[in-house]
Amino acid sequence: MRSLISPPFRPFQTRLLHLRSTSSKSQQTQHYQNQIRGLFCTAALTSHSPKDDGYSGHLYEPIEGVEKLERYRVGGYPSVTIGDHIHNRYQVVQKLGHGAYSTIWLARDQQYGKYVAIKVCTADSNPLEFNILSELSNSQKNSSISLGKTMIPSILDRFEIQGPNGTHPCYVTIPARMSLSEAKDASYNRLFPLDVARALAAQLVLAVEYVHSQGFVHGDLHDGNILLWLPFDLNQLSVEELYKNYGEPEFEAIRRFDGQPLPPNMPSQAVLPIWLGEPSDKLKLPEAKILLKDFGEAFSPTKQQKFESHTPLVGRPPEARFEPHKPLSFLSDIWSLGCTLWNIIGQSSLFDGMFATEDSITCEQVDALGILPPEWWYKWEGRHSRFTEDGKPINRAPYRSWEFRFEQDIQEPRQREGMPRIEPAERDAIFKMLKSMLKFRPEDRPSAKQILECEWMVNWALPEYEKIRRI
Ligand SMILES: Nc1ncnc2c1ncn2[C@@H]1O[C@H](COP(=O)(O)OP(=O)(O)OP(=O)(O)O)[C@@H](O)[C@H]1O
Repeated sequence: MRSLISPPFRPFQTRLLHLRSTSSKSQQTQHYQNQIRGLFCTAALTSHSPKDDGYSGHLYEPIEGVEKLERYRVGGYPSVTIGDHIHNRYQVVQKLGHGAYSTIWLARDQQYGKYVAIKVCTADSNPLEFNILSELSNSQKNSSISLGKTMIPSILDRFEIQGPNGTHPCYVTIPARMSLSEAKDASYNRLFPLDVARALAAQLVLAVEYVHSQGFVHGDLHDGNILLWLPFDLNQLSVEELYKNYGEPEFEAIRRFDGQPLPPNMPSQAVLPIWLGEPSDKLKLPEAKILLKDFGEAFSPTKQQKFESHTPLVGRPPEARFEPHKPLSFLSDIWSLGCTLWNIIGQSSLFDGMFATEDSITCEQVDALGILPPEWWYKWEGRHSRFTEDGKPINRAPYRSWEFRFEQDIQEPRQREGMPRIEPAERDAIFKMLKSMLKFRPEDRPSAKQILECEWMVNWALPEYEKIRRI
């Protein structure tokens, strides 16, 4: 039967089936609770409400795990499918995923006999993203000393394809394994082992420090925009072996609700994405190498002012709401980076994304971090129903403090899963780092370079990343 559930929910269904057959009832209840929580985290992390694609109608029966089919129209996705030869060079062999502005395909580069990822963009996508990415991956500025540069995907080729829906920019990079959010979605407990979490965190800060050193703000940091490298050489597999190991491409017929025939500018069948990934809790340290992607919101503050943040609400810097006339800055990234680091160490997001609204997120932030700066506090109408004038929570139970969140999202789930709790010295160093990054006023936050020098980075995170580099 066709499902009406959207992409992040697919691994969840698969996991539930497995769970039903392998766990006791109380384990199941706990896991269900975690997964339901996770689903809302994922939904909150992936919902870019202001980055609306402008296509709100429902013409086609939705297919789980597949791009929004209404976007196959002028300005939207081009029709690409398995077996296509693109740009006289790339043979499409599998689908890797999709975003609001692209479909991503695994293809065989017939010139070099290697697998590549081709991002085929909608005709209305922002072409600046790839100028920034090319600049970052080719830059010679500070590059001899920058480890962060190795975490930026290189553009191997770029070209355009023409079709009835418009001109579609295409970008070729190496294929990756999965995003951090997909790894979490695929696990029962949504946790990374602690050594893996430390190494991921170190690399993310190095990557952001590199992006900032080159004069760019990323503008959309969250765990869906961090990919993990493939830990094996896919190039050793023929296409037949790839299919044998990871499955043949899977198709689903596309149907209109009104039963009319499909227009000529869309494929007749949707392709479901391949899964090359691994659940987060099963990852081993050598597999924890990242690539930072999606520079669609990136900008250079010296050349352009940006005021609106499209980062998902759970990681959106509060100045975007309370100081909408001040341009976003490098320090806006630091807030989102802090939220992402929490998500890497813990099970779910620091600020609860369940049914998130701007007011509910601000309320979460005040619960965890204390009262807003006075000029923001008095401007915030939503405070009246939730807090006393001096910032004490009212009409709300339970109220979750910072310490409570750390226990609930990080320590208890780790302990339940048989993973060690984070020792007090390390916990204190994490608190110090994250609390400095999550200062309400951007000017009070440290730079990415300063974060690299903090105690947790120096004593715990960077040494774990060093181990990977030595392998
Ligand atoms: N190089 C790659 N290797 C493997 N999978 C990839 C690669 N790039 C992207 N993907 C997959 O495709 C998905 C969508 O990619 P991406 O986020 O870059 O698209 P997008 O159109 O920019 O999305 P959005 O603008 O909605 O954030 C990713 O979540 C991931 O699953």
